[in-house]
Amino acid sequence: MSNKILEIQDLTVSFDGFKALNNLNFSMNSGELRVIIGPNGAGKTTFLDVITGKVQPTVGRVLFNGNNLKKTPEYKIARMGIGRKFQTPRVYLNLTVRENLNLVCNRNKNVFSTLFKKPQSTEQRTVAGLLETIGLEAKANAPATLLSHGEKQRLEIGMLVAQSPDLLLVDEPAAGLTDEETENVGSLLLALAESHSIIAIEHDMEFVRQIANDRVTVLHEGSVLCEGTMEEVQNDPRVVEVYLGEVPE
Ligand SMILES: Nc1ncnc2c1ncn2[C@@H]1O[C@H](COP(=O)(O)OP(=O)(O)OP(=O)(O)O)[C@@H](O)[C@H]1O
Repeated sequence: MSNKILEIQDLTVSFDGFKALNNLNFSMNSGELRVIIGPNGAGKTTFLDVITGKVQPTVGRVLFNGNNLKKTPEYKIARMGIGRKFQTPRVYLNLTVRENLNLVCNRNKNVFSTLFKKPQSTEQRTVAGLLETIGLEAKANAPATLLSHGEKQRLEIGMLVAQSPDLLLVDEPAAGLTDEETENVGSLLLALAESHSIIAIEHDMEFVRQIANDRVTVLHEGSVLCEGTMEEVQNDPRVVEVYLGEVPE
């Protein structure tokens, strides 16, 4: 058995004849934190949409832990262990941080026991552990609406992690964050990377430098332009060219 968590083979996605992804090949090992960058329109979001089953390949295939995801509905792919964090946080604003986490931690229990029984101490420990991981212990009892944008991002990442995904997909987690929050979210992803496989799509190069300890993949016009360490990628003339000087030194 290979330890490839994800393999994408000859993938093309056409929208009315326009190839958002064009014969793309990609693979990553279990346990990797892979950062994907690329200029606007490179196909990054479509790439995540295909992995989660939101969009079907026109040609090619996506293998998750060796299983072809062809025609598998989104909810089943999520159950198979792929969790996605969207750009805008999707937390319950009128619930507290702890209640938001409790909801996902209890999702697999039956409704009756969730409503009428006190949580078991092991469940409480899970929520406590998550609160610590995402650095929101002090705000556990605050309604999520009072959190900053960055704190909401961290809460949502915690809610995803509570579902123990094998592969975590995060779409521009640093978008719209202050420098301090960007660093907090980066540290959180690095901590999670010790026990999860993660794909992060990102525009903010400062953030990419913080989290890109493993390989970086550059997408351009729906294909993989190059792959390597952040340093290799940044110094690749093809990358500099497609970003037209956008990549800061
Ligand atoms: N449903 C769709 N119908 C038609 N064209 C689409 C559709 N979804 C995406 N595209 C096109 O496919 C290309 C890739 O889009 P995608 O959103 O995947 O790029 P991206 O790298 O995520 O861009 P950005 O960085 O701007 O978010 C774009 O040219 C986009 O306009």
